[in-house]
Amino acid sequence: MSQRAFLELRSVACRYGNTQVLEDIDLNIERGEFVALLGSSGCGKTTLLRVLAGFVTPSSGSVSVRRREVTHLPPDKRGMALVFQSYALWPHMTVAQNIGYGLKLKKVQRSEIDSRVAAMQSLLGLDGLGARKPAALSGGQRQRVALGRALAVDPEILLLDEPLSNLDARIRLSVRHELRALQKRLGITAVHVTHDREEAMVMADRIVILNAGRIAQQGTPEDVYNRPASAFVAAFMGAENVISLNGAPQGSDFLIEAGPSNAAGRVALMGRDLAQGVVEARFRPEAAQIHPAETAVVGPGVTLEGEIAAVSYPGGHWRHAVHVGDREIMADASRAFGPGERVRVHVPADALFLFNSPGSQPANTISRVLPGKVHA
Ligand SMILES: Nc1ncnc2c1ncn2[C@@H]1O[C@H](COP(=O)(O)OP(=O)(O)OP(=O)(O)O)[C@@H](O)[C@H]1O
Repeated sequence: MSQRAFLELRSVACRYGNTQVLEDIDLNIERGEFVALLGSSGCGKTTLLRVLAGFVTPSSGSVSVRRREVTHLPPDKRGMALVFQSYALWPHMTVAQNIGYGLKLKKVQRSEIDSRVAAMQSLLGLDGLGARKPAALSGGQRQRVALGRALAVDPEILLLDEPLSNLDARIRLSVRHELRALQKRLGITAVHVTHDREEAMVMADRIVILNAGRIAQQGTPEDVYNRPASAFVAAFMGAENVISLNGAPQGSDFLIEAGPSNAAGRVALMGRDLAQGVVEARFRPEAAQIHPAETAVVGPGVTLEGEIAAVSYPGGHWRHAVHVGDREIMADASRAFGPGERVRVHVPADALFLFNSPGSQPANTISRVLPGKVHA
């Protein structure tokens, strides 16, 4: 029998009334691992966390910790602590009382509580704030108090439900790193719910991407970013440009046929199971390389013929909306190309994600949902 994981979910399904919220969830989490549950609003992230915590009983399947099934154990018997987005601090209690709250419930001796609270304050940079009430703290400090309260009870597993989303952008960046460093130092197993792709990328050992209650893909940040297993994951991880191309597998490559708006190209299959015919190709704006139309572009990948429709400067690079055929894609460059300029847009093979086409789209059409502001 294979070695079982520290934290294990087996065939978990969950429904609220007639609504199926989670289905076929199989997940193994190792001791000390930091796992991010990533997905768009309503995909079931929080429900999955609540199943782990014991606040929601799955309609089928099991949850085990250290090979012991805990599916029907109450939350306080699971050795887990949960930190919420809202922090849920007691407003009438001081910082020290909030941090010591869980210990008091456990009837830990007063002197022991005091020393654990002092240790937590020091660990979290809250020294000198013990007598303050939450209302007199900044968002980042409140977040750390909530974390201190969770960590004070010495949990084996820390469950985090978007605890950083109420922080302003700058504090969020530093708290991400603090939280990750702390989790590593204490060797705690952490499961972190977020809809923020970058947050999951920088914090987690492993990202589990959920789509409509099912696991769409799980892997290291690098895996899910560079080797998306489906068009959904590619789009969710930022490869929002989508084009349809015609081609066929040949040996270890997929050969792209020339079309009205693209030159012939070649992409290594790398184990992908692509059928002959129309494929859906996805890529990120930053992966595309824009060249003047007369430039001869070489190298594996695909080269598209287009015309600059609009340009904007979001910072660090120029972003271009490019008409290719009757559609539009987004492509970045270190210099600005002018509206109306004819260009070639090359997408290198390693940044071009190909998938069997779900429908019967005609070849060589290009479509994309336009993001916010682009000015001509
Ligand atoms: N108590 C409930 N009763 C009925 N439906 C619920 C309940 N809680 C959640 N849902 C539904 O279950 C689905 C998943 O909700 P969940 O909160 O797990 O999603 P989420 O991925 O965490 O979303 P968000 O990022 O918006 O918090 C949603 O469609 C939601 O409306």
